[in-house]
Amino acid sequence: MATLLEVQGLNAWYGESHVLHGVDMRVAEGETITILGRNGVGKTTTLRTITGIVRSRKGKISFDGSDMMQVPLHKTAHRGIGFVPEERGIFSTLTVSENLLLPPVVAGGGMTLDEIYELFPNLYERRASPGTKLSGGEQQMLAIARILRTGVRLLILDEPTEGLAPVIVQRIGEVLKTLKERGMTILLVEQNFRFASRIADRFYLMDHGQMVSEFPVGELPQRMDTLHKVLGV
Ligand SMILES: Nc1ncnc2c1ncn2[C@@H]1O[C@H](COP(=O)(O)OP(=O)(O)OP(=O)(O)O)[C@@H](O)[C@H]1O
Repeated sequence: MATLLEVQGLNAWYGESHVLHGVDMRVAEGETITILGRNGVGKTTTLRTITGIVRSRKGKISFDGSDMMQVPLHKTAHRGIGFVPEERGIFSTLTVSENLLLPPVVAGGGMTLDEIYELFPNLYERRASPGTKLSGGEQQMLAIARILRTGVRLLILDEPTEGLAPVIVQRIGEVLKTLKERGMTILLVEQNFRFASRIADRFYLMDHGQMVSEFPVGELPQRMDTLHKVLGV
C-alpha cells in the first residue's frame, strides 16, 4: 500500500531537553499503527512533533508526498492530519453539536453530521448537552467524532482509552474498526495493550526517543516475552 506518512531521523527538543533522537517510521494508507513504550520514552512527543505542535524539531516528515516540516501548525489539519490529544480539548461551554460543528471542513470525503450521529448514537442523545456534562467516554467519542467531519485522512490519537471503563474502551475499539473499514488511516499511542492488539495492524516499540522495533500484529505471540520485559504487559 502507498505510504501516507513517512518520518525519518526526527529529533525534537523541549528547550534544552533533547527528547526524540532520530525517530523513523512509516504509515501506509489504510493502516492502523500503534506506538508502544514505557512512560516518558517520547510517544506523546512523537505525535506532537508530527502534528507540528512541537516546533523545535529536525528531520523529515512527509505526508501524502508533501514536506510537513514547512507547514505551520494551523495548516496541519488542512493537509489532512487530525489530532485527538490526551486531554481531548472539548469546549465545556459548548454543546455536543456545537463542538461537532466547530472544526472547519478541510477536504471532501468527511462524514456528515447524520453519519456521525449514526456511528455515535450516544452523542445524538446528548447533542444539546454542554461539554461539562459529558462523561470521560462521551468526551473521548466527541473528540474523535469532531475530527471525522473535517475530511482528514490520518487520525492521530494519544491514549484514547486512558481512564475509561472497559465497556467504553470496547466501544472506542469498535468505532476505530469502523473508521478503518471506511479507509481511515490511524496512528495511536496506547498503554492498554489488550485494546491495541485488537485494533492495530502493526506496532512500533519506542525507547529512549527512538523506534527500537517494528512488527505486524501476526508476530505478537513471539514478541510477547520482549514486550513483557519492556512494558510489563
Ligand atoms: N512540555 C514539556 N516540557 C518539557 N519536557 C517535557 C514536556 N513534555 C514531555 N516532556 C518530557 O519529555 C520526555 C518524553 O515525554 P512524552 O510525554 O513524549 O513521553 P511518553 O512516552 O508519551 O510518556 P507518557 O506515557 O508518560 O506520556 C519525558 O522525559 C517528559 O518528561
